[in-house]
Amino acid sequence: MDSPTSLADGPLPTSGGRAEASCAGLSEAEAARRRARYGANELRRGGSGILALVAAALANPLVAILIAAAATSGVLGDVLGAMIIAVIVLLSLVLNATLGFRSQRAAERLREEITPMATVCRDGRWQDRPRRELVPGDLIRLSAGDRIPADARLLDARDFHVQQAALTGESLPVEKEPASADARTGPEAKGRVFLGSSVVAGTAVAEVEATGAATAFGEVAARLDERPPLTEFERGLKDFAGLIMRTVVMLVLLVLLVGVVLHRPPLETLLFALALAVGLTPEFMPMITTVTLARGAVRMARRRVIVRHLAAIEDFGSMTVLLSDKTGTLTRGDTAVDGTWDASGRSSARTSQLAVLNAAFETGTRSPLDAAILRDCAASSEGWSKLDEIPLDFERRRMSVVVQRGGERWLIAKGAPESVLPACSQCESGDDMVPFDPPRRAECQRTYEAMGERGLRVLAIAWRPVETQARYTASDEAGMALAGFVSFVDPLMPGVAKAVHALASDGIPLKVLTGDNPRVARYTCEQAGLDPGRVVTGEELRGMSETALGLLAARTQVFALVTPEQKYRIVMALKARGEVVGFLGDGVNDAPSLHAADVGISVAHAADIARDSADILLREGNLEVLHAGVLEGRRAFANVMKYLFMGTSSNFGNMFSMVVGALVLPFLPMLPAQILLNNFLYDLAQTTIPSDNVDAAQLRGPQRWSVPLIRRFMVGIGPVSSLYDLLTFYVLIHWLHATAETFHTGWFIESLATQTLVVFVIRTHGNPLRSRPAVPLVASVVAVVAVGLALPWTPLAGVFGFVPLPPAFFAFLVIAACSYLLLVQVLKRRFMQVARPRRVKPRP
Ligand SMILES: Nc1ncnc2c1ncn2[C@@H]1O[C@H](COP(=O)(O)OP(=O)(O)OP(=O)(O)O)[C@@H](O)[C@H]1O
Ligand SMILES: [Mg+2]
Repeated sequence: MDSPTSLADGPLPTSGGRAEASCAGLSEAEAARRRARYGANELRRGGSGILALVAAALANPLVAILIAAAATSGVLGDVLGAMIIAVIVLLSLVLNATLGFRSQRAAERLREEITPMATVCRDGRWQDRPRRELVPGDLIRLSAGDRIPADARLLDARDFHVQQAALTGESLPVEKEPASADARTGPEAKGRVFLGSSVVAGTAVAEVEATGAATAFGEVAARLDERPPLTEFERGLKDFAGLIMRTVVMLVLLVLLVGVVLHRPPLETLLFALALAVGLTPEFMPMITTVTLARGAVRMARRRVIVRHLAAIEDFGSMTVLLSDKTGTLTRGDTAVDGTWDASGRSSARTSQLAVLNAAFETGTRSPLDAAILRDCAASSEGWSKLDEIPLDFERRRMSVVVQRGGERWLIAKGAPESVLPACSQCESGDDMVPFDPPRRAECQRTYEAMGERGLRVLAIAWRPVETQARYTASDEAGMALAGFVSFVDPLMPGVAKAVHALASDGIPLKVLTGDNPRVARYTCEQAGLDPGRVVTGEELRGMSETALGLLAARTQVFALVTPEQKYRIVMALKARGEVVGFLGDGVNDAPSLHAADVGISVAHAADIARDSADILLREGNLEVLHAGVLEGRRAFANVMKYLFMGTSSNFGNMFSMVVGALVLPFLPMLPAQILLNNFLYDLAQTTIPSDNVDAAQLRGPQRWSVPLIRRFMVGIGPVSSLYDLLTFYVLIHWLHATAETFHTGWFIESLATQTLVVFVIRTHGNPLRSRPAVPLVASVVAVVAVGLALPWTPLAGVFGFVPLPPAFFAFLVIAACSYLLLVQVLKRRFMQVARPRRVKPRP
């Protein structure tokens, strides 16, 4: 049997004969010539190249001021000092940019693996080709769920509605149809469609007029691909950066003030203050986040999960509830026909014939139900031609085609029995036609309900003879004769029950939102190991307030017969209750919900607009990989938190002690170049955090971002570190009678050791001896501490002003470091409790 694609090969019904005349489209050779002339159909976006990254890093005003101050001090005589500062700053910029760049490229390459396609006529045949291969003059076919791939002029359209809010701000879909006399060229032109909009209903054939950069709204379209609003995680990072910057500004001002009051050399004081600010700024934070998330993305890709926006990984880890469509997500979606029946449930070849005619000529949606009918039913559509189509919409839940053969002209409808039966006034019984009276309706209802109880999906088939008309619309679907039913088996995806259980035990309950009927929904959910409880239908949601809906949604496992709009309302209602909502879906009808959810998850074979609305794509629609992805998200989250805890505890404490030191000591507690070196080594030790192991306990529940938690940690643990620094000061001055050089060296080593080693305590919520760090982390921390200890005995000692230290210092160092780590371990529990998900407070 023919596939739906090639069946539609024939000329489409046309309004002016144009489509017919040009339906040959371009030849491959001509398309290649045009591509050479007009270029590929893609938008070059301002790159995230390595130069852009370096530029972004240099834009940090602190770095700029620091280099300027160093240059000034160089001009005034301290050339060596100036050079050291410049070299360290540059090294750290380069390290930062290259690591971030590599990860970003890795993540981008993964995204490119999913090529957006368009249906185009080449060499007289409709075929799916990558969108980037389109050229002006190509004929394209558009149907519900497609993104418009280029600017084009409509040649033919059926109930064709596009959403072009991004171009015009008008959020309601507008109808488009071929218009020869329309002089308008903008989005308001009736006969034109533009890149940056999408098809919400109907079908059309159009001729491409402009591609790539030549399109009218290329810029807008490129922006659509970026995710505009900040995710919860990104908002958190921003708040955190704000907190740090305020602290930095205060400390720098304080140091400068002290310098002025105590008549310290102004340039040296300024350099000291700036070095301090650099030491305190988590300048590696964006890099660490990118690297961590990109690592997560690469690991997820190995499990065939593609992340379209890096930040979504973190949200994936914070997800507190997952809403899912049924077909193609819980079930395999490769539906097969179970049988074709007449109205009273006897096997029927006639129903099969009508179903095939309907499915063969349907172009508006690419549905697995149609594919199954064409594959599994023995009937053929030969000799019939199509006059018109009334496309599917998800409120009406049915679609029709008008076909003719010889003098016969039929409208054939198929759709949900709940919506087809009311449009019927007669019913076929054997070769007779009988009135569709209440007893017969009741019998029919029992027939399809019995199929539903067994988990079979059911479509009703109805028909009626029609007169010739220019157009047919949904109002023609009335007074039909019910022919019977087609039942489909839609087997469960393997491993679903296990995955549902695993998700639930890791804190993510699953709720099913389906347009299918309650019986099938209940059956499928039971099979999937989900207790359906009371199944709520879309009908009950009408007129319900958001609060009431939220309450109901929190208690309900399964919603059936819901429209796309109701799916969206459920997402919003749960979000308003403070849930982090994940939505898994693959259809046009899921696009609004995918967009609205905190994490939109779709599958690779989904409709364009569903895919484009999603943050995460599963290359195999499989809940098991989704569960694995959630754990990756939590892992990435935990590792980013380690970096933040590090930066806000010991590092913060050290820099604070520096201020106190500047106040009480007769000399600077550490030279500016030493502070920068210290900070550089410290950053270096942390570059391996993204690959660290995460405790199983931390993967067990949703992880939520919390600035108050970080602040608590900062003011709780920071001072402990400062206390130790002051102790070091005391020991160095009073016991070891340190000179300025010995003091600088001693404190350099002590602060480097404590602020890097503390990672082993901070990286786990439990006992550090029970939680194994990853090898690279151990290696980098040990290496950095070793370098710090060895520095005074190397040729670099002279450059930085380090001197060898007496053995007594090292004895002190060991005791101090060990007791410090112990103290942090004891205190951390009080400050590390990760916030439980908020349940009631609405999120913005
Ligand atoms: N190609 C089609 N022809 C006729 N009716 C259709 C077609 N596709 C869907 N329908 C009807 O519309 C209803 C809702 O569509 P669909 O099943 O895609 O919704 P959904 O919310 O995505 O549910 P699911 O969980 O099954 O994916 C179907 O149950 C069916 O009755
Ligand atoms: Mg669906």
